[in-house]
Amino acid sequence: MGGYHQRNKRWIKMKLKGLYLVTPDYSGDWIINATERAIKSGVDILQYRDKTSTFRDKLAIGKKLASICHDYSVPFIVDDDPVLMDILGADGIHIGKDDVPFDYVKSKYPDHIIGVSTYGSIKDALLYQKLGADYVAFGSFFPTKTKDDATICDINVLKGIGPINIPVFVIGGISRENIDLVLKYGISGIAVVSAIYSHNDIEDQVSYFKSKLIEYGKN
Ligand SMILES: Cc1ncc(COP(=O)(O)OP(=O)(O)O)c(N)n1
Ligand SMILES: Cc1nc(C(=O)O)sc1CCOP(=O)(O)O
Ligand SMILES: [Mg+2]
Repeated sequence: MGGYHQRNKRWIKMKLKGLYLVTPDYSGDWIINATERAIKSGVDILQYRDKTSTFRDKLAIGKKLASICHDYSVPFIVDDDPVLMDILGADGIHIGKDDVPFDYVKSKYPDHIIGVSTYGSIKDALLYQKLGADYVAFGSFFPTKTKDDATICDINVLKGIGPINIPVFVIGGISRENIDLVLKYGISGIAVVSAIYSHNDIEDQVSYFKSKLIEYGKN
């Protein structure tokens, strides 16, 4: 069952780079407004991640976010849940070590974007690349308040991402203060939550991150 926003999957997969915004747990419609402001300012990819809402509420919230992404031609990724992805007509899913198996998602949704967390493992990133993942995410390299069970990894692992030829994103505690420490590596982009949603000037923060991504040739 497809959702109401089906798009050319090949075209949308070409957009997997730059500034990847991940939503905080839903705490009100301010998040919808903040997300649209961030996307209007240049966010390249959006992920709806919500660990507290009911499935029904996630459907309602996700439809609003899907519509914004559709309006601005931004890839819309859903965290963890392939059924939610399917009903929302999202472009893809992000899965980690505790989520639905990669093989299941790939077999059921062969054309959707599948992003995989590989934390600090080059070996895992190469495995999922071989299995057909569309991007991988490394991190956290810095402390984060957003994901309480985040594993802190050694940033030096990024020295070894050369053999990975799918997009590599970095996530976890990314800020203005540490962004240069990750952008100097051959990554494709950064994924952030609080650096944007907790900032008092969303447009300015997005513009800053975009300028840094351009400075390092990532956008
Ligand atoms: C872009 C991106 N990177 C990493 C994650 C973390 O995924 P996971 O380890 O499955 O943890 P939860 O987000 O499910 O708590 C992500 N969601 N997005
Ligand atoms: C969703 C997520 N995954 C992580 C991982 O380590 O895999 S860290 C994280 C939260 C990132 O939020 P912030 O930008 O506010 O630190
Ligand atoms: Mg997950």
